[in-house]
Amino acid sequence: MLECWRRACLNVFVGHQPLLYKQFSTSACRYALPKTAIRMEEYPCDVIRNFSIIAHIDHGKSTLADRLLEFTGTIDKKEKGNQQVLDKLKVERERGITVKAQTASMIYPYKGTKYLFNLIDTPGHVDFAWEVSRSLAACQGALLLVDATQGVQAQSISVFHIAKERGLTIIPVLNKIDMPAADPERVAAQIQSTFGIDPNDVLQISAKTGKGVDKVLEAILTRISPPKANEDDPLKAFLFDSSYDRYRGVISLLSIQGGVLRKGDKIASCHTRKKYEVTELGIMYPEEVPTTSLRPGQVGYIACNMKESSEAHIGDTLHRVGSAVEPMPGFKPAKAMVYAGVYPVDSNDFVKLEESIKRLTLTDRSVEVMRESSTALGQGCRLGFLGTLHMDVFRQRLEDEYNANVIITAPTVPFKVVYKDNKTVIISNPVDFPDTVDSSGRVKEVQEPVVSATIIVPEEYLGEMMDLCYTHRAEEMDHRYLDTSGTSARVILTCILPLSEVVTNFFDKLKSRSSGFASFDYEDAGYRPSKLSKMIFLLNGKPVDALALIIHRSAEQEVGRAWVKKLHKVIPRQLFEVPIQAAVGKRIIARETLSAMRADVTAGLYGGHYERKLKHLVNQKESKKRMKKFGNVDLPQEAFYDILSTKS
Ligand SMILES: Nc1nc2c(ncn2[C@@H]2O[C@H](COP(=O)(O)OP(=O)(O)OP(=O)(O)O)[C@@H](O)[C@H]2O)c(=O)[nH]1
Repeated sequence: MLECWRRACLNVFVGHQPLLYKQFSTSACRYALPKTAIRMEEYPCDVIRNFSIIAHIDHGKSTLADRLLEFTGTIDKKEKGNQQVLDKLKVERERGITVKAQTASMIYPYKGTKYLFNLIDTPGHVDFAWEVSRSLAACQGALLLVDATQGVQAQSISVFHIAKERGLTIIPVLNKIDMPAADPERVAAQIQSTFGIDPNDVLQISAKTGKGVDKVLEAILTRISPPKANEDDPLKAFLFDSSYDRYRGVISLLSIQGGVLRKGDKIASCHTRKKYEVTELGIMYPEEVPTTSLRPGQVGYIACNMKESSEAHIGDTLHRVGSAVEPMPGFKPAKAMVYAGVYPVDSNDFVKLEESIKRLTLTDRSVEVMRESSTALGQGCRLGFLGTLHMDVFRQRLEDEYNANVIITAPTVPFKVVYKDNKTVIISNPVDFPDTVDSSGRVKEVQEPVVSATIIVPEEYLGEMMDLCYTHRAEEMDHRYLDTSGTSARVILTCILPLSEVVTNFFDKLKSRSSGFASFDYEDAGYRPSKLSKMIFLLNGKPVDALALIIHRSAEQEVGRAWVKKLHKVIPRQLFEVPIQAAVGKRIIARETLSAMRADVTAGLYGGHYERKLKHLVNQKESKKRMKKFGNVDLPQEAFYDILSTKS
């Protein structure tokens, strides 16, 4: 009954046809809608606080976000259940990670005044650092959350610096103080030595039990300054995120820097110069709740008949038609760190797959898409991702949200080939890499992307970590102590690592060799010359393009052998013998032979004459010879799925 009431209420409130209920049904109805319409004019700049929660992965951002929504009465604890409100995607709930920054507004009554808090939750994993910097652009302050059991970790440092560079007020918060292993004094001392923050300014909370969360709300109010914006200024709205709704088109998230935005307003983009009319606007409470206006300093969403997601340029400034404004500085575009080919398992499904990818990239704007084709796998797309977790999350979203069944080729980083005439080409598909770099004579050098890596680890694992980094071709290794108090000192290890080493199983090794204690972060550090080779795999003498790899020369033998073994395990036996070879240029690096499947041609011959059996076996041998000569290896698309999804 309650559900029906909400359903009706939502449709009336939003003012759309009942059909629209579908798109809200999964999330919006879990929470109470505000009893009375929110009047945005009651919230001038001085009662607004725009903030974000930044932290290392799993330090409790989403849990704290939920608790803040509960404490301010924005959501009802009972209705919410155990699920995290701002982790809306299935993949986020299954994996317990945030991959998409979310925005939520809440109203906080304090000493007789109502304040409007706008929270922007951010993802913690290094792959999604782009989302973090984007979210921070709409804020004046950030809660820096540090797990009181784990202390300062690699991403705590990187997100602190991003927030500092943007000039945000940082409120340090120690979380998980309810846990027996929590050591708040020690971690507060670490925060002091790493960030120069006075331990007296550090709040201590348990986002899980709610202890100390009231102090966080108070600190947001008293320590973070309100946004500076003026109602009388010309309309200036900063577009910091967008999503796609199949009925209303692009939904943009805006931070209003000046003027007032209302439904029906005619607006234009500084970036594309295209004009739109605002058809709907409102705040995220925590789902979309329409309002009559968005005013200076406020953060909210708009729909304005934008059809293509590419029109919503992240970092764009929107203004009123006829009153141009100075655009705000935008963002550095997201940079793809790894590329992979994505193909349908059934090659007839390409059109459907391409459409699904297109739709998914409307909500995940950081993915680069190009068409490509492969002789082995048919038509597909080459996609650029921010990292391998991002790639995996995208694949899972394709499967979850679009029912796609895909094969993803081995990830490769973008290599640079510098030719002797100084022409430089970025190669994101191993197939396009020059075969023989030395003898072709045209190539001056090849370069690979490198990252500046930071590892934080207890002192006793320092040797293990150094060894791991060296085996992954680390350069410029250095270390210093983060803290020396307590039982175990912790060390920050920094080095330059090739990105191609990081995107394989470096992270898994790091975790296992440090018993899970090491944390890792990295940032782009440009390109460096490298000795790289293109490795191809031959089945029965024929190269299989979808399996080509670019690897460092020192790893040729190891990788060649491992892949050949893997292929041997996965490729179905044929009626003839199949040599499986790994080759670099003309050199064969490794070989395995897939023995022929011997069909028992004599099976039906019970008893009988020996010569009769022999005749059948001779015939079979002849026919196998023909197949070997004319036939090709019969490799079903599913075999690629197995090959590419099995770890060597
Ligand atoms: N005991 C205890 N557990 C907590 C507390 N806060 C969070 N957790 C748990 O820590 C885990 C990670 O919490 P999340 O809120 O998902 O962490 P997150 O920082 O949002 O994670 P990402 O978005 O993936 O970076 C979950 O299992 C939470 O239940 C706390 O105060 N006490």
